[in-house]
Amino acid sequence: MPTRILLEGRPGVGKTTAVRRLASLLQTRAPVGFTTEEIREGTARVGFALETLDGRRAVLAHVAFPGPPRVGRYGVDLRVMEELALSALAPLSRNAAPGDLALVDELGRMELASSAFREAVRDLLTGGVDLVATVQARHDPFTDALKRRPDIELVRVTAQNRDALPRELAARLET
Ligand SMILES: Nc1ncnc2c1ncn2[C@@H]1O[C@H](COP(=O)(O)OP(=O)(O)OP(=O)(O)O)[C@@H](O)[C@H]1O
Repeated sequence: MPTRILLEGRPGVGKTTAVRRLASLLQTRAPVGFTTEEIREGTARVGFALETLDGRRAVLAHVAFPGPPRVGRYGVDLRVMEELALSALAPLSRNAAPGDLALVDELGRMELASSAFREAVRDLLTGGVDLVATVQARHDPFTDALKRRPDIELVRVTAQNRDALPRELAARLET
């Protein structure tokens, strides 16, 4: 039975940091996937950058991007999902083997605006790979359906557990 964990938490609680720490703690697993983080100019948030675990980075959303789509104040560049995020996950979407591991930060409104990405997430779940992905607590049809699946464990990230979580998850995934 694959290990499938959704890390749920409010914006800014520390999901990206937890996923990055988890990736760096893993010794016997070689995860694929990506993280997203905010881009700041001074104190203002102006967008989000996506970085693959193998070190490729691009601006996913920005106040200066026109879209479509637009999510809140940001225009989203769906090519970044389709070229960078999907290519990071492609080894597991096409040719998954038991024991493969994907880390996805996050299954958010911007990322899920890409139908190709939604399809890739469905493929990962069909393919039987281990998956750790982050989600927000807010309602969304795609992530609500994932949260209801009996094969997916939902873990809340809080200020209290965010320090210990990466080590606990790494220990589970290494066994
Ligand atoms: N364990 C931690 N200890 C101290 N500071 C932390 C910790 N985790 C995250 N932070 C800080 O909190 C801020 C938000 O962290 P992070 O980007 O990981 O949150 P997030 O939940 O992924 O946010 P978003 O929902 O915007 O993606 C950052 O400034 C980060 O340095």
